[in-house]
Amino acid sequence: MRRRAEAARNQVAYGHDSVIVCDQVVRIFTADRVEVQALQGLDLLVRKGDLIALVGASGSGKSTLLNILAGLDAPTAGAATVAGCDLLTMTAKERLRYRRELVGFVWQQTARNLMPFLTAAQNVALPMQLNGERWSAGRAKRRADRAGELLDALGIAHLADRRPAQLSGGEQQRVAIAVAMANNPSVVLADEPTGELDSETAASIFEAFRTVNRELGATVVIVTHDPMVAGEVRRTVAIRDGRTSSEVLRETLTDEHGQKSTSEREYVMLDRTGRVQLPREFLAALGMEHRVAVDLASDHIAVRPDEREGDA
Ligand SMILES: Nc1ncnc2c1ncn2[C@@H]1O[C@H](COP(=O)(O)OP(=O)(O)OP(=O)(O)O)[C@@H](O)[C@H]1O
Repeated sequence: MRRRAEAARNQVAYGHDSVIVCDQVVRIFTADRVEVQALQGLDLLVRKGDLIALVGASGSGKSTLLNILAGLDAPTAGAATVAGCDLLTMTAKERLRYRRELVGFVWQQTARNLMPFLTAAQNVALPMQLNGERWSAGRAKRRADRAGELLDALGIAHLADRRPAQLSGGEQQRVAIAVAMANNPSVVLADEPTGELDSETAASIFEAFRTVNRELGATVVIVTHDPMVAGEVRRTVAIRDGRTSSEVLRETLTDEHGQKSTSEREYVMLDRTGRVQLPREFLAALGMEHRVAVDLASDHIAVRPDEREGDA
């Protein structure tokens, strides 16, 4: 008993070093008396300073997850925390503060990101104004200065006085990224931010997210259908049927001649109960179904077709 208690004490909490922790998150929607399990026990850890892409087929649960992380929706079960805030137990007041100060969003529809009657600089200053501080000339100047710095960091300082209708789609999204960063949030969430852009403009938006990540220190999560994303981020997490199913990690290596190359490795997820979801094409290639033989070797675990298939 004593040993078990000690082991429990020594066990490090799941996700203790992560800014986003999703532990067996479930979200069930009920429409016309039919239940849809949009998230079915999803696990995800994102470390501070990470920049990740979430990909997956239509209906796999990406937007549901993003809405939960944004504090716009709550899980049906499981645990989810962002920057130490518990997304299940937050009060309405805490939720409001969370959405204003701890997370920033960039949506696909530019109209959802920007106020049409305000200039780019005024759009960026607005979230700072909504923070509840009383007006003073000093505060107004600080806000205007920060808006200017953010627009400058994103390479659009010269567009500060234009209204959204006077900006291209890519410029509008860069302003939207500056708006998301206005209150210096820990996490920036983006839902299909390049969905309405051509590929060249989309590449410049990924570059803007990298700037925000690298220079302003925000952790960034981008939901995307864009196949180009593969070359743009270090970590791509795939969601399948409401769970994280696989991950691709990418690393840029420089050899002794200064030549750069990118190495890429795909991983499947191992959940906390020890379950893995093997790629369908691997299972089909070896005709594996129902039951597989599992053997422990010194440095790996072998999964083989069941040779006695048919006996049971
Ligand atoms: N409010 C809702 N009521 C009922 N079902 C919903 C609701 N929102 C999402 N769903 C269902 O939950 C599942 C996951 O939807 P979700 O929008 O998260 O997927 P997605 O991966 O973002 O898809 P897409 O890439 O097409 O946007 C789908 O089956 C969807 O129909």
